[in-house]
Amino acid sequence: MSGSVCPEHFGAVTFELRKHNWKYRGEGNANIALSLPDERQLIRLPKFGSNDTLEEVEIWRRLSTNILFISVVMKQILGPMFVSPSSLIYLPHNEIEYLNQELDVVRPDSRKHKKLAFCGGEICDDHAFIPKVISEKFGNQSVCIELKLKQGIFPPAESQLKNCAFCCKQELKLRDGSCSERSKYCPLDMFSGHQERMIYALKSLFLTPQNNLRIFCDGNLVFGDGYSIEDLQLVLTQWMHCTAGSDLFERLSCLLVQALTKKVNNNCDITTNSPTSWFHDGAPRLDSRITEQYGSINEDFPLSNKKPCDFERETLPEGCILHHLAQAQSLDQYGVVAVYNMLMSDQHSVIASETKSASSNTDYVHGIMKKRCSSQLSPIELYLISATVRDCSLLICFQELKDQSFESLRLPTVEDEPSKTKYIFKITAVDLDPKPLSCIKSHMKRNAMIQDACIKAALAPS
Ligand SMILES: O=P(O)(O)O[C@@H]1[C@@H](OP(=O)(O)O)[C@H](OP(=O)(O)O)[C@H](O)[C@H](OP(=O)(O)O)[C@H]1OP(=O)(O)O
Ligand SMILES: Nc1ncnc2c1ncn2[C@@H]1O[C@H](COP(=O)(O)OP(=O)(O)OP(=O)(O)O)[C@@H](O)[C@H]1O
Repeated sequence: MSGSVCPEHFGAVTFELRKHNWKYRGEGNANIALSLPDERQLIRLPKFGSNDTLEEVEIWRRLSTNILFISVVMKQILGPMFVSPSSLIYLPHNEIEYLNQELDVVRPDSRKHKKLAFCGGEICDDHAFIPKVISEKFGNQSVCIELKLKQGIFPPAESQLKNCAFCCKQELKLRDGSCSERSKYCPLDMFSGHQERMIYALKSLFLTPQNNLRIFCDGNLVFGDGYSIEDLQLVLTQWMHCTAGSDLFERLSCLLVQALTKKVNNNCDITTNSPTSWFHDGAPRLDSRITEQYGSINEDFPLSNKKPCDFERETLPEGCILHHLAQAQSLDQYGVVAVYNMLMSDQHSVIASETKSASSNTDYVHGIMKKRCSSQLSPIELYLISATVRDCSLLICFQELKDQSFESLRLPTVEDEPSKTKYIFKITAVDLDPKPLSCIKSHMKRNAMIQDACIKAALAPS
């Protein structure tokens, strides 16, 4: 760690973790999340690999850019009711070593190649719970389903391929050992707008959750990668009201489809005010000259034996979270090959994407904010926004509705038909950090590795 800075300069406030009751919640590739059960808040701390450069000031800049991007750009694109702000904190220096030691026993081995090394991060609400002002009256269980839906909308050039990006990547995951079985889930089903395909997508996630589905009861993980379908059956038996002969997986899928396709109004946003400085005006028009000039993915990509994915889809109901995600994903109209070639043809962008500096890799965010209107954004900027949305997670939190109090009516409801039980629900999109400019190159490399894994799988004796 080098370059001493004053965290207050970035708006960070001091936070003494050891004075709080905290618990490991989980982690992805970039951050570790710790819940604070007494406050129903969560802190999210960036982690680093041994080769990462740790310029303190650079990391603070990157974190404050992340917060700006989420609270201005993402909030406008996905809707204020689905995006919640966070703020910066800094921890006493000796807490990082303490945390690394304490976390060692709960962290999965596959994630331990990165660890905490920086005394700062974010604090935000814990979205595994319905906001306290509403939920505490009911005193019953909060069940939160986390879905990482991945890419369900493709630019025209990539919609002609045999398989979607998620299904192609399964071959690579099988080869590098990050999964032992091919996922049965396909994001195209989830984004199809077709009830039966959406239910099928969710049931596929129940069978092969990988890193795309987790379930928390009152903030505790009860289902996810490494759990069996019997574990899920048990969770649902305890949570949902029994009705003779009903299929609990079908009932949970129906609740989720209702929540994902329900129009949610802004007035459900009880915690924040929406900024109005940046607005989303839909997907840009496709300019075929750009595709001709910069190219697109080879239509043979990838050489796989897999059954084709179904790119057909119906319109999603306006105002629902899936519609917002689909619109945001469709901001990328040209695909990674054209965007990569554009990046390489601009010296300034090449330099920015090659720098090791964490903050210059996300400097483009300031450019986006200056433009104030999505129709003025470049294909590279649109690609990067779309990349964030393709990788974000949804936290869908349910709590059984016990009365029709004023507070509870501020949240939408879904109904479990067989038991006639109503649940209030709240959906929050998390992990909305801007992707670094360098991810465009990483995506090209990832595609080459996928192609290679598919070729090897096709040649392997069955
Ligand atoms: O490239 P993808 O689609 O495989 O997505 C990566 C994710 O892989 P997976 O969802 O398992 O396929 C990957 O997830 P895992 O580490 O595999 O859980 C990360 O989310 C990664 O984002 P970042 O580098 O941490 O910002 C993701 O990288 P980005 O594509 O978002 O840059
Ligand atoms: N505000 C929140 N409320 C509740 N849980 C959260 C919140 N933010 C993150 N989490 C939990 O912590 C986990 C890790 O956080 P996050 O997805 O942000 O990590 P990441 O490393 O940035 O992910 P990725 O691998 O996609 O880059 C999430 O999968 C989710 O379970």
